Amino acid sequence: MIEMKDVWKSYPNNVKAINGINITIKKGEFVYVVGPSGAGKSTFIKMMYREEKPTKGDILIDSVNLAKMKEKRIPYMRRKIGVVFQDFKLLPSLTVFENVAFALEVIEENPTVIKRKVMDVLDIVMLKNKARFLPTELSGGEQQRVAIARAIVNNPEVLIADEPTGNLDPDTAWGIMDILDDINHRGTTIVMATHNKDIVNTIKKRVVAIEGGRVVRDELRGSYGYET
Ligand SMILES: Nc1ncnc2c1ncn2[C@@H]1O[C@H](COP(=O)(O)OP(=O)(O)OP(=O)(O)O)[C@@H](O)[C@H]1O
Repeated sequence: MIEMKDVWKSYPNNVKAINGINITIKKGEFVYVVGPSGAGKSTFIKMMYREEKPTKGDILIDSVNLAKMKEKRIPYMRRKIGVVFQDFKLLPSLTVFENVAFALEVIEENPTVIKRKVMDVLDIVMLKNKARFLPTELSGGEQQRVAIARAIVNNPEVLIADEPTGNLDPDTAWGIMDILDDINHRGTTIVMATHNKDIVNTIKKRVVAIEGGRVVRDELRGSYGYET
């Protein structure tokens, strides 16, 4: 469902962040992306939702080539892909409900459907009782759960997470992993960049290691493989 073919990325400052990646991620997989700082993990992930465009190569999501896609089609493509960030990126003046509903309002979904869909995803992340709270009234783990709810409310085929547990204490991080695992079991493909050695070594998944902009290791039920 995600296929990268001979993908290269240089930034305008001439940093060569990705140097010839070929990879296939099948529907329903859960993939950790690991590697040292500066290895190219974020760049790799950003190209999957066209936040960055490759300098060369093809990136197919369900046979649609993101690398060649025209700017005006990007918002439509993004409905298939949910994204979660390390720093949550919630809108501070909107309630939990409104933050999650926002993505559906943009596409002019009917209000009754919005209410149902938002409450359904808030149920998955166990935050139905905090729908009226503002982000500042939530813990970091709760804010990340809202961000996950927002990312999955459109029922995307892929959920991309860049260091989703990076700002959280260990216990809270495990809670986020339970939720991501649950979402994966419901059929969503997950690609997650992480530095969290304990998580990668305990909740075994496919591990893709990137160094110097290349895939240096790709193992089903792999391990973190770096000292932290
Ligand atoms: N917007 C940008 N402009 C120029 N260079 C960039 C940009 N973003 C990243 N880079 C460079 O590309 C390389 C790869 O960076 P990237 O953020 O993809 O690494 P990473 O593996 O995610 O690192 P970290 O684990 O520290 O987040 C680095 O040398 C970085 O300095």
